[in-house]
Amino acid sequence: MTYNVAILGASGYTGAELVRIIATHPSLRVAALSADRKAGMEMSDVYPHLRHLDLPQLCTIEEIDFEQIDLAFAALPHGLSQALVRDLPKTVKVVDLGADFRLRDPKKYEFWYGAEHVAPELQKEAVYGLTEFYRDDIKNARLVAGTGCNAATVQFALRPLIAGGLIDLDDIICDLKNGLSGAGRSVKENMLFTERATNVEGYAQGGKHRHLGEFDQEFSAIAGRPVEIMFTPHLVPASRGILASCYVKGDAAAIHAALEAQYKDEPFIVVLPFGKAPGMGHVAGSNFCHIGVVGDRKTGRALVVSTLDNLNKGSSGQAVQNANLMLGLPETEGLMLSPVFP
Ligand SMILES: NC(=O)C1=CN([C@@H]2O[C@H](COP(=O)(O)OP(=O)(O)OC[C@H]3O[C@@H](n4cnc5c(N)ncnc54)[C@H](OP(=O)(O)O)[C@@H]3O)[C@@H](O)[C@H]2O)C=CC1
Ligand SMILES: CC(=O)N[C@@H](CCC(=O)OP(=O)(O)O)C(=O)O
Repeated sequence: MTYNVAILGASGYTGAELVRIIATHPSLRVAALSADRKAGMEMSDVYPHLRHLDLPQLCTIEEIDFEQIDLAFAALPHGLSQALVRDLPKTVKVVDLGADFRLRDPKKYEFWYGAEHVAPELQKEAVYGLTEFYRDDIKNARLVAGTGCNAATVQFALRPLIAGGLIDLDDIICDLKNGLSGAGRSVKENMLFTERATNVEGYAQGGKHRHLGEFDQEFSAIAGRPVEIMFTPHLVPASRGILASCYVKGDAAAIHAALEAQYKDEPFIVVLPFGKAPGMGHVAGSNFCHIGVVGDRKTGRALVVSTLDNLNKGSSGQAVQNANLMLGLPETEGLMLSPVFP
């Protein structure tokens, strides 16, 4: 059976990555592609690397006949999918790649995103999209909230350690290197080649990054008490990828053993041999996440390094993995492509 999917925000980076992934997916068919300023254009003019595909023209969301759509991917800026999902026919399943449904508490949403939620009833219904930890709920969900890409990278490293009581919960420091596509395709002054090509710079330091809301929610629920990590992302001169270096207090060998046990049957999470750390370039263009654990000469601390492609496992690959579960398809279908290297 083939399912018709709509990609809303197809002219953005995650939308284009969805198209690239779905192009070789045996059970999904791209039935509609939406854009805002680029509505009316051909996808091949917006993204020449997709020119070989036979794709529908970019249209506005209002022009899509959702009665013909089985599942919609919403790859839109924050805040837009709340009213949209509320007003869609209930027969349409939705995977939202943005932040609108990630936080269950409307007050927390308002705090981190600076606006009141217009569909709080859907916040309760939505299932958090970190597939490896929510797959049973995702199978039965109508609405799945894709995670933040930084949030996914760090959670793959830390969730098993928090659940296992293996680290000091009051001393977790996560330092991230981020590729620039995480900021989306719209033009921004601080994303100019001249300012990024030879520069490394932190952003949202000092507890200001919105993914802290996701970390607080998820880590505190696992620990059964408040957990607040320190988290600093840095822009690096790379198009894709996130590499998270997580400094934790705990026994490095025990931490490695816990990660190996957690992920031994997971097709997309690769735990490296003890003492080896992964590189951001080893997962590009793929739905894989690589994790490594390194001890330190100073006893009591371990370094856990986690890396994934923000446009793939961090958003669009994760979204297809979740869509597979929602549609009753094999979870890995269309996603086993190896990374691009170098
Ligand atoms: N980039 C990343 O690494 C990740 C992104 N996400 C989330 O995914 C979502 C999409 O991100 P990304 O692809 O980077 O964003 P982009 O800025 O690259 O793309 C945004 C898309 O939304 C469309 N759009 C913008 N405004 C409107 C509007 N008012 N009405 C309808 N459509 C509109 C744009 O159309 P047009 O081009 O015509 O203006 C474009 O197709 C965001 O919520 C983001 O936070 C999540 C994880 C990772
Ligand atoms: C480089 C860069 O700006 N990256 C974005 C990551 C995008 C993402 O996952 O986040 P949302 O879906 O929550 O916007 C950031 O750190 O905010």
